[in-house]
Amino acid sequence: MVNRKILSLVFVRESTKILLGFKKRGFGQGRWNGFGGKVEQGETIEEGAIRELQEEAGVLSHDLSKIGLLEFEFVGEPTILQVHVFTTTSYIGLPTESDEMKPQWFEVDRVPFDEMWPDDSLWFPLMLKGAKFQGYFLFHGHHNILKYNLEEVERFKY
Ligand SMILES: Nc1[nH]c(=O)nc2c1ncn2[C@H]1C[C@H](O)[C@@H](COP(=O)(O)OP(=O)(O)OP(=O)(O)O)O1
Repeated sequence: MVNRKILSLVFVRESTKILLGFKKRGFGQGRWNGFGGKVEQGETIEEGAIRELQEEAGVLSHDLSKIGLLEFEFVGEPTILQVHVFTTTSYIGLPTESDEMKPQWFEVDRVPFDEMWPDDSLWFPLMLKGAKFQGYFLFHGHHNILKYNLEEVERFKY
């Protein structure tokens, strides 16, 4: 039986820059990514996103916009990851390194795709132009995308 794990992923934006974190441990270790993680029982997905952004980057925002809904399936694994992607330009606090993430600002035309999840280079252009998007990716291991679909949407199915 397939089950779904709900995760958040938050990108802080500032004019021509985007805040990424270098994942020091856990899922996606050694890659640059947004901040986020599992949604806990009793919190909404957005509340989970706000909490993770604060825990991992030391930044507080109550003004997140949902911009993406991505599902990841891994060959041979029963769990589909459902990742809810948010952005914000309004926050307080200075990005601060945590046990899990080392934050760093990148110019949007210098995003280090070679050191990120391989799907990111496909949907970042949509995020960066301000579109909403929805996608599905089938991975073999953590490096190879066997198939995917990705589309811009007006609103999300959930
Ligand atoms: N293919 C992918 N592309 C991407 O850009 N982000 C992804 C991704 N697959 C997962 N993510 C994100 C979603 C979420 O923000 C993060 C994984 O969540 P977590 O940090 O909670 O994982 P961990 O296994 O480290 O959790 P803990 O064991 O609770 O620390 O990676």
